[in-house]
Amino acid sequence: MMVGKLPLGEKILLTGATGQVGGELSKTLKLVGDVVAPDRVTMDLANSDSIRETIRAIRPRWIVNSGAYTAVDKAESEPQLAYAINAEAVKTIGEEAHALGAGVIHFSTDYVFDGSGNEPYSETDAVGPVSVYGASKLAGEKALSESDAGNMIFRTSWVYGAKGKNFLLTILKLAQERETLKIVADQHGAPTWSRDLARMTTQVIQDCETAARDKGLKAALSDAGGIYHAAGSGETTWFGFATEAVQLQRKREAGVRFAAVEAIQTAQYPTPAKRPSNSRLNCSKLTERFGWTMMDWRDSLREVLSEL
Ligand SMILES: NC(=O)C1=CN([C@@H]2O[C@H](COP(=O)(O)OP(=O)(O)OC[C@H]3O[C@@H](n4cnc5c(N)ncnc54)[C@H](OP(=O)(O)O)[C@@H]3O)[C@@H](O)[C@H]2O)C=CC1
Ligand SMILES: Cc1cn([C@H]2C[C@H](O)[C@@H](COP(=O)(O)OP(=O)(O)O[C@H]3O[C@@H](C)C(=O)[C@@H](O)[C@H]3O)O2)c(=O)[nH]c1=O
Ligand SMILES: [Mg+2]
Repeated sequence: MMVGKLPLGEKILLTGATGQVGGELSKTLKLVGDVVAPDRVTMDLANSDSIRETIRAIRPRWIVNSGAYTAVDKAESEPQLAYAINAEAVKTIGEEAHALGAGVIHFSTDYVFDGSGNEPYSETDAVGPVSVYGASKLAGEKALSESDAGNMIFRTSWVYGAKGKNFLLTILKLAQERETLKIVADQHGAPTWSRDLARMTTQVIQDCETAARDKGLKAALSDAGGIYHAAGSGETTWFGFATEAVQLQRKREAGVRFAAVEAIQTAQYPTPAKRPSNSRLNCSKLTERFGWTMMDWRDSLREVLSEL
């Protein structure tokens, strides 16, 4: 048997495979076992019957839940749908996983915090979401933690990559359409590359499978399970991120005009949802437990830009 692979014939059920993180996971998880990624018609996260039926039909050893309701501003006016997908679906997944003895990997967000203070948040720090999205994600974390399923929750932040809907691609598009970009400079955090997160997740599953060989999956997960912060290393602001991206693109695409990037305060950029001003996550638990250090956001930014 290969190190860290799933036992023969066992499957990983991946939700959200068309998303940023799910798209990367569908590539990296294949190296570890058979991946089944039902589309959102087959497995609608807003519909608990379809979740139960799909899980019972597939009988996975792992459920990797990268599907979510991620429209932060829209969630303010659609709280029911946000909670259905980000909280109720996660509760259902936990119940079904427990019935099968499957492990669950779930993703959460820096937006579970209120953003007070200037220090990076640890896993044990008090939560206090200031948006519907953040509150719905926190409810999902709680539902899974209280379930009897073995689980791991990776709280990440500011996810981006070469594909999908994200801040980097929005900014690069706007930078070619406008004269100036005004970007908030008083929200602090770290951009996280979707591929780095997928690679980390895959390594963690491999580590658990190696441990499971001696003591079984349940015990391996009860040793390793719980919440881990997993955001890019280093820190910046949305303004710092946009500035670095535009500067690098200017060098890469000489001759193309890019907008000037101007720093503004959050109050000058009104949005339906409130965002935390401190989104910094302390990821040392991930490093200590799994030996994984997330890439510095500046290094991953260069890699992502080279793929565009
Ligand atoms: N994006 C970010 O900046 C951050 C994300 N996270 C968390 O990381 C995880 C992955 O996020 P990310 O990859 O960026 O998200 P995306 O928005 O890129 O992808 C979300 C995925 O969920 C799917 N989905 C949405 N609604 C349903 C539904 N009703 N039924 C089935 N599938 C559905 C989407 O399908 P479709 O393509 O069909 O819409 C898509 O595949 C999430 O848990 C998110 O909360 C945490 C911190 C930051
Ligand atoms: C486009 C734009 C945004 N902004 C601000 C708004 C906001 O405060 C910040 C980032 O904008 P976004 O809409 O990309 O941010 P947002 O959708 O809130 O991003 C969040 O998504 C969810 C899913 C998460 O879990 C979080 O970690 C975080 O990544 O930049 C500007 O200041 N100027 C601009 O021109
Ligand atoms: Mg957004």
